[in-house]
Amino acid sequence: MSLMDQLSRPGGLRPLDHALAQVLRRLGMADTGSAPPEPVLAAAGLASLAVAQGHAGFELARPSLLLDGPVDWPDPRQWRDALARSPWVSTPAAEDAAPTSAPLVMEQGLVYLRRYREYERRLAQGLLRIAAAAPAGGDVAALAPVFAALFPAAAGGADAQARAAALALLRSLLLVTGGPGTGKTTTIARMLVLLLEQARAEGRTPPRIALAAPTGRAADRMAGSMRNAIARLDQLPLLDDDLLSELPVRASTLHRLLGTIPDSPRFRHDADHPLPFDVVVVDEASMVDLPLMCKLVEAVPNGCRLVLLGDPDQLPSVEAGDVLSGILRAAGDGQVLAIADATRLQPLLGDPPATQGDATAGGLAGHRVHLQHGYRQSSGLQLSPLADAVRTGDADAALALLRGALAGVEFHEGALDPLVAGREALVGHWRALASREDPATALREAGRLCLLTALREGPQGARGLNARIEELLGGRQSGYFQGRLLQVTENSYRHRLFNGDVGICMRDASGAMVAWFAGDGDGGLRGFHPGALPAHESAFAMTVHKAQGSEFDEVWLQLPRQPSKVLSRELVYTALTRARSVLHLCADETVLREALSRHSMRVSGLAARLGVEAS
Ligand SMILES: Nc1ncnc2c1ncn2[C@@H]1O[C@H](COP(=O)(O)OP(=O)(O)OP(=O)(O)O)[C@@H](O)[C@H]1O
Repeated sequence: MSLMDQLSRPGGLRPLDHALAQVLRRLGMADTGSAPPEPVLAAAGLASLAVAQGHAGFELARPSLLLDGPVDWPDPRQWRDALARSPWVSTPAAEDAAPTSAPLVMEQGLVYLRRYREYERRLAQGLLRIAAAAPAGGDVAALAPVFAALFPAAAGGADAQARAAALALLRSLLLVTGGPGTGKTTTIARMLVLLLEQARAEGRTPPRIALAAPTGRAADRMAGSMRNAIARLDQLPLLDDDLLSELPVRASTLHRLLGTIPDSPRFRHDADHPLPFDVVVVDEASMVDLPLMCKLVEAVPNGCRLVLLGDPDQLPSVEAGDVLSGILRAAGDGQVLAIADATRLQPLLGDPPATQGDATAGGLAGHRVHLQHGYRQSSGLQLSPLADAVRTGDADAALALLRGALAGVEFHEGALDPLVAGREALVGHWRALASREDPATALREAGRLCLLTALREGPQGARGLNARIEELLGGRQSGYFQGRLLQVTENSYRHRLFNGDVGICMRDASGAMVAWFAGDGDGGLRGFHPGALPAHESAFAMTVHKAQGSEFDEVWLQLPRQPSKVLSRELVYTALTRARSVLHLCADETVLREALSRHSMRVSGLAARLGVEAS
């Protein structure tokens, strides 16, 4: 059986991947009178499939990552040689060279669709450009009194939050990472106070600051956390009210920040029309995919600080990427300062532990601070020991905790149907949405509880569960029924609705059914005729991927009956950490163990482009 025939079996290339191979075949025939050889056509289909699976490209040595089932793969060396000879494959001589117009690019053992290789190259270039810039501001010592008020326990540098805020004075690019409740937003609020104070002391205009996150919900959450952090700052002595009033209390989606253009994937702000800000802070950076991160970084002007916040243990974005993990590998572990930075920051931090440098880091070494201490107190939910066991893949510890008595955590061991295990709580919650007084209240209430699944398809998948829930709610016949939750599944720049946005169907004052969505990070609501919406589906149950960036008081997580390569410790960790007060886990021991034994893996050349040596 030919390679293309093998790749055409169920579970192989998608129609879109085939279509790309066919285009190449036709172009080859038209151009040279003969079709490109099969390894080239297969590489085109696989590069396209790789993007759909969240990779930037595919590895010639490990194509089996993309497909289940046996395939007689070409010998990687012969495959590479065949691709190198093909006019349809560009093999750039230098890593930073723009490729020819060939649709495929082969580089460092990876085969990319040209567009994705370009995103990766441009992103790496942009990050290194920002990182290399010296930020505005001079004398650090002059900030000592304000710094001491912000971080009373900072002396000795053991306080990672203080280290992050101090390092922001020296860096144009800063990565602040940590799990839930480690104080990322608190740290940013204090860091911004420092930057405002520095500008004031030096007679400069206050920096223009933007806060943004990948989804509307994440932006709302970021703004809420920022307002809380500012309220706590208000209680500190020595801080001037004028300074606090300059702090931003709103956050927008990244799409809104960059300025969508109707019917175009381009943004109003780009390298030629950069963002009009001096500091851009982006939360939930793990959710940002490769194209969007590339466009963001290119729109950051010289002289502007970019601060990325994220949890490195969360799932990567649904779309092509694993961008944050590539960036973090290039930045090192963020545990201690470099000696030169510690010396410069001595007036603020005292004598913190310092290092010669993290040998595993690449070109962004010294640009990261990792926060480890969790501060969030929830009397009801004892999540951190479980989250730690899951994050580190310790299945024995996770199971022991689940079977013990963790406050707020309920383990429905072996349960395969959440609509049986949690029928009253779940269906009762969704039923009540329909009778809420207005869409804003209903949407807010909808965000209180969520049923999460690992998979989309199958008996424990989101799609099948949603169909059953619609039936239970009596809405099967009526389509868009009162209280139906919807989730958008594509980016529509025209509607300014994006993959993952959640809305609710409710009648307006005239009795017409309207789908209501949050207002693009600005706090209001927007109503759409349901028939005019971009692609969408029900959102009573949703995949963990789709719930990234959101939090719910109560989370129900249903794992599938059978092990699946989609399951990973990052997926389970991301799901658990969506819960604020109550977590219900429906899973079987074998599947949970299997999930915790696996890392979610994405193929990407970003870390190498940022100077990380292959290990
Ligand atoms: N240094 C600190 N001392 C005491 N409490 C703190 C400290 N830092 C943060 N907190 C508290 O911990 C909670 C979480 O803080 P914050 O919202 O800044 O964390 P986060 O990392 O941004 O959380 P998320 O995971 O939601 O993004 C808040 O209630 C905050 O007041």
